Amino acid sequence: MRVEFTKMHGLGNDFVVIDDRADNLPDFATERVRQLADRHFGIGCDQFILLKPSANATCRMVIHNADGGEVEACGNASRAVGLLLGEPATLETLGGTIATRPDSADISVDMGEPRFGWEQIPLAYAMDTLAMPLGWDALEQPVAVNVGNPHAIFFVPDCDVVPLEELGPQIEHDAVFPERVNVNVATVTDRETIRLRVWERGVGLTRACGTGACATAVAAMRRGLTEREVTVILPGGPLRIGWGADNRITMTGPATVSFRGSFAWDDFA
Ligand SMILES: N[C@@H](CCC[C@H](N)C(=O)O)C(=O)O
Repeated sequence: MRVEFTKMHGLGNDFVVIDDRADNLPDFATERVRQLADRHFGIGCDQFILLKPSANATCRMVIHNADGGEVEACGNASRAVGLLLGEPATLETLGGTIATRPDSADISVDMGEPRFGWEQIPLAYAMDTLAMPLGWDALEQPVAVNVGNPHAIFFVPDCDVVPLEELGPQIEHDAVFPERVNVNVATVTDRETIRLRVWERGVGLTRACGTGACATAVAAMRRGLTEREVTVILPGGPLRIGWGADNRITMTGPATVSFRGSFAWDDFA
C-alpha cells in the first residue's frame, strides 16, 4: 500500500501531513511516526499531522511530535491544514475545536481561549502562574499558559543569548510540569513587538511555534508589557497575534506546501 503525503511548513516549523479523511489507513503507531519524522532515516519533520473524519468539524487533526507522542495543539500546523482545506474550516483537536480562514496571502486561526489555572497548565502543585516562584539558572519566574497545550514563558533582556539547547530539555522534563512543557524565551522590544525562541516539547529547538507565539503574547499582555495586538518575531519569521475582548486568541501568518510525495507502508514498519 502506498500512502500520499504533503510536506508543509509554517515559518520553517515543518510537517508531514497525511489526509485520511476517507479513514482507510491503518493506525500510525508511535514508532512508525518517529521513523517518518526522522531527518536522516525518514521524511523528516517537527510534527506529523493526520487528518481524519470528524462528526462535529471539517476534520479531526491528529498531531504527533517528532518523538512520536500525540499532543493537543499545533498553531503552525493549523494554518498549514487551513491552507490545504482552502476555505474556512473547523479542526477538531485534543486541545479543542479551532477555526481557520484564508486572510489575504495568509491563514488566520481562532485559537480559542487561554487557560491560566495551575491545574489547567498543568503544574504539579498550586502556585502563581503569572510569576512561578521557580528558576533554572538565569531563567526565573516564568508565566505558565495553556493554549490547548502547556507553555512556560520566560521574559529576558535578550532571548538570542539564552542557552536554550541546554536549559530547554531540563525545564521541559522538570517534575513541576507533569505533562512536560514547551519552553519559550521572549524579549519585548516595544509594546507591539516580541522576539521569541522556543524549545518545543517532544521536538527541541524549532524555527517557529504558533502556540508558543500565542501563549507568549497572552503572557506579555497579562503582565502589562504589550498592547492586545502584537507581532511575534520567531527565527522563521513573524506572526500576528491578537487577544480579543471576547477572550479568544487570533493568530495570523503564512503556511507553505514544500512538496508532495508517497511512501510504501511497509518501508516504515
Ligand atoms: N509547533 C507547534 C507546537 C507543537 C506541539 C508542541 N511541541 C507540544 O508538545 O505541545 C506550534 O506551532 O504550535
